[in-house]
Amino acid sequence: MAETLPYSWLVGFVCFVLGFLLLQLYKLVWRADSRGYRLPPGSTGWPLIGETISFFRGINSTDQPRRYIQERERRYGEIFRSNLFGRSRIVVSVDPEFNKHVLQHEGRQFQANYPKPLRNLIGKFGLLSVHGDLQKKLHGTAVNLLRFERLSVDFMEDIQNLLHITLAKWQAKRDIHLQEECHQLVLNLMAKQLLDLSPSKETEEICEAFGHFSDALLSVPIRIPGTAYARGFKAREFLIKRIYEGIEDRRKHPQVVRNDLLTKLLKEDSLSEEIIADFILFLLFAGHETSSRSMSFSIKFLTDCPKAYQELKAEHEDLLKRKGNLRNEKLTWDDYQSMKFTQCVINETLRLGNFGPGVFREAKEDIKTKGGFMIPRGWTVYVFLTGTHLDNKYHSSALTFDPWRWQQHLQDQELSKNPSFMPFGGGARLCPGMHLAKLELALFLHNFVTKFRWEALQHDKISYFPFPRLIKGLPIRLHLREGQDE
Ligand code: HEM
Repeated sequence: MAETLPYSWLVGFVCFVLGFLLLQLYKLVWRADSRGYRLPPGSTGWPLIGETISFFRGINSTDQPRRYIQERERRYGEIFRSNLFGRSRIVVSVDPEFNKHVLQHEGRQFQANYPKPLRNLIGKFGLLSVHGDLQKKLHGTAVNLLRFERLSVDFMEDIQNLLHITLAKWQAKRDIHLQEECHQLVLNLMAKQLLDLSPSKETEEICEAFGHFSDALLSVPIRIPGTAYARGFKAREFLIKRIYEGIEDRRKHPQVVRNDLLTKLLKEDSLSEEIIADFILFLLFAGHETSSRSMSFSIKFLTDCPKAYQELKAEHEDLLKRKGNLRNEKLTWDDYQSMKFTQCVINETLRLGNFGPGVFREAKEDIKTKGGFMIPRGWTVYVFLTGTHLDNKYHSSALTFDPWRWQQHLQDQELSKNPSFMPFGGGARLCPGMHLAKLELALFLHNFVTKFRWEALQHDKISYFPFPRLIKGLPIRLHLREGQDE
């Protein structure tokens, strides 16, 4: 003992000195990097982890998800410096006007800059990994594939067919976890729309692989066998292989008439197979988690707000009456457009749900902000959309589900000018799937509220950590509404 004591003191002393030197080095690098600019105010927290834990602890709080932001906003304002997600040169913005500016200057002053582990998984041609002309081209392709005329014909039919089959299955089960069921529903939808696959053993395998792929996107990015991140890469390989098989099949049998997006993409000569495969996988990813969460969240909000539920139900019952109470008759595009209160419910679900919580951009040049501060070139700007959507300054009683707040502002054009409500981002990367997402949610709500009554089996809560989700998965019991066949 007498001999080991001085040794352990020595080790302690060396660790202390090393720690001190590392801290000094960190500060030196930090200062050198700020190039003497007047950086936006803020705090950088601990070396390496910075303020990441405080950030996640804040958004994990079910009653005060804006706590981390509020504390910093009070001290530093709506644009502040931090150290988050392993990035020590990051500025967080919850300033709606600045956010809009950032999104609208994509490709010029700013450029998408998502974490490398995410880019590795979505592939080098996944839309959030590409820039410049290729991004413009692929974005344009996505907009074209998901444009109104396509939605109003092909998609409306497919979505409604699948909803009828799926809701009949739910009816047979009676007790379901809605979040999980919606997850499966939207995967089947995407499999049909992208690859012309109907629910089968094959789609089940794809769904399973896709589950691993999505989990990996949210996991700790350590790629050693057995980790969720490594499983994600295996799943990616499997999915890409299936897409290549789909391409081969379409090339071999051009006479088979197919209406899916893969077939349409193959007609675009200028896209290589590698680009097409990453593009399809990215659409699967981008259109899945977001849309499926919006469905389960909307039912959670309606469960907790009976007045909104009654008004929504009345709108859909009226619609059915107008269609002669023919429950199995498909809705048309005009029917969809007539759902005014439903649009309010959708907007409010998007605002409170925050399915795309924030976007990452890199400053391509030095950027001046309010108060004469400077964001140096190369720094990350995290446009934290959730922070604005849940801010009482811009949305009164912001944590309350209040679909009526949208009644005066339903016109899409008017909404797109509102920088404090940007659930689909903006500028050159404005979500090309926004109209599809809204259509899916409206058709889901129509079918769900006209077919079922439901009761919550447990009280559930929302968490925004690591991504928006219902903590218990929304367990509910379904009851057929009067007039529905058993
Ligand atoms: C509730 C549903 C959805 C939400 C909240 C949502 C949100 C977003 C947001 C915020 C962005 C911008 C990312 C950025 O600027 O860095 C985005 C981009 C994108 N979204 Fe969506 N999205 C949804 C559904 C969909 C669907 C259904 C699809 C297609 C099937 C889709 C496809 C895309 C694509 C391809 C991009 C990348 C655009 C680009 O970088 O050029 N999204 N989405």
